[in-house]
Amino acid sequence: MEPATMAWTLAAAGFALVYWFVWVMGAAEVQGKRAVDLQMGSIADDKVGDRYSQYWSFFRSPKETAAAATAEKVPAFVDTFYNLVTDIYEWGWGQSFHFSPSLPGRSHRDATRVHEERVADLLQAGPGKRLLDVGCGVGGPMRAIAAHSGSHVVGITINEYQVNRARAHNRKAGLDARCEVVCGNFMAMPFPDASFDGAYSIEATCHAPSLRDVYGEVFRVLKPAGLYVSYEWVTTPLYRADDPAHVEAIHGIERGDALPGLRRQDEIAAVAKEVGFEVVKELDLALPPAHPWWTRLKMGRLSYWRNSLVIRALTLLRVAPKGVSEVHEMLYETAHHLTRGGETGIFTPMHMVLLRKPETTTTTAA
Ligand SMILES: C=C(CC[C@@H](C)[C@H]1CC[C@H]2C3=CC[C@H]4[C@H](C)[C@@H](O)CC[C@]4(C)[C@H]3CC[C@]12C)C(C)C
Ligand SMILES: C[S@@+](CC[C@H](N)C(=O)[O-])C[C@H]1O[C@@H](n2cnc3c(N)ncnc32)[C@H](O)[C@@H]1O
Repeated sequence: MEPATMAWTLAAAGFALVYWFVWVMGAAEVQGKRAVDLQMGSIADDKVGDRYSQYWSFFRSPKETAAAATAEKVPAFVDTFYNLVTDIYEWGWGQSFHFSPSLPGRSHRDATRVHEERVADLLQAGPGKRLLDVGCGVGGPMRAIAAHSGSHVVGITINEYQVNRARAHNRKAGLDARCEVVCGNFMAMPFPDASFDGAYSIEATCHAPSLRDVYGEVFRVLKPAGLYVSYEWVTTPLYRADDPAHVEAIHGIERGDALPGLRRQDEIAAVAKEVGFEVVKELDLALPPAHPWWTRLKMGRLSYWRNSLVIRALTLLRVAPKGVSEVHEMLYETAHHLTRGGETGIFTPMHMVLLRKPETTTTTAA
C-alpha cells in the first residue's frame, strides 16, 4: 500500500475508533447526556478545580468548628457537589440518581422504574393528587411516578443546574404540564401549609444536617391524613464503629456523596414520630428476598475504565473542563466504598419508611 493511502486509512480507522468510543459507547444508558456535553453544572470551566478543592475542604474543617456552623454550610456544599457530579451521573447512570434492588433477567432501567412506582403505590397516588418530590435531582423518579399514577408532581432541589435539566427532560417527555420543578432548600420550603396530598424522598434526605428539619417541613406542607414515603441512606445494626474496615467504608461513602454524616437505621422512625408522624410501615428494601442493589456498581467496572479514558481524552482536547477527571476518580472510589457497604451489609440506601400525618394534629403550647 502507498504510504499516503496507508496514512489516510490509519487516520480514518482512528477517527472511527474515537467516534465509537466517545459518541457511541460513551453515551448514557438513558440517552440524554453524551461525553462531549459534560459540564460541571453552573460552574465556569476555569473554576472547576477551585470548587472541587472547596468541596474537599468541608471534610477538613477543624474539629472545634461548631456543629451548627457546619450545618449552615451544608446546603451550599451539597449544591457545589451536584454542580460537579450531575452530568457524570446522567451520562454514566441515567436520569434517576438512586439505587434499586436488581431484578434478575430484567434491565437496570426496569429495576429503577419498579422501585419508583412502588413509591406511587404506597402513596395511593392517582389523578387529581398533588405530590411533593423532596430532593428531586433531574426528575427521573418524578416522571416515572407522574406517568404511572396520573398525579401532579412538584419537585424541589437545591441545585439550579438540576432544575434546568429536570425542566428540559419534563418537556421532552411531554410531562411538563404535570411535573413542576422548584429551586429551594427542603429544610425551609417555599410552599404553604397543607398544600400536598402526598410526599416522597428518594435517597435525598441523607444530605440534610438535621433530619428533624426536613421531616418537620414535609409534615407542615402535607394535608391531614397525607402520606409520606422516604428511602433513607443509613447504617444497619451490622455496623461496628470499632471495626476499621467498617469505618473506612462509611467514611468513604460520606466523603464521596456529600453527606454530613450517615444516620443509624433506628433514628429514622424516632425522628418521624418526634415531628408528629405516625409510622405506618418501616422496612429495609435491600434485605432478602430482594436481590443486591450494588451488583450494578460492580458490573460497571469496565465502563468506568472506559469512561475515565474518554474523560481524559476530552479534557486533553479541552472539550471537557479541567477537573472532571478528578471528580470522576472520586466517584470511582465512592463506587468501591458503596459496594463494600452493600456486600458487608453495614449500609443500606433503601431503608423505607411510610409515614402518615394524623387527621387531627394537636399543637402543644411552647
Ligand atoms: C443518592 C446518591 C447518589 C447515588 C448514585 C446515583 C451514585 C453514587 C455513586 C455514583 C457513581 C459512581 C461511579 C461512577 C463511574 C465511575 C462513572 O464512570 C459513571 C457514573 C458512576 C457510575 C456514578 C453514577 C451515580 C452513582 C452510582 C447520593 C449522592 C446521596
Ligand atoms: C441523590 S439525589 C436524588 C435525586 C432524586 N430523588 C432521584 O432519585 O433521582 C439527591 C437530591 O437531593 C437534593 N438535595 C440535597 N440537599 C437538599 C436541600 N437542602 N434542599 C433541597 N434539595 C436538596 C439534591 O439537590 C439532589 O437533587
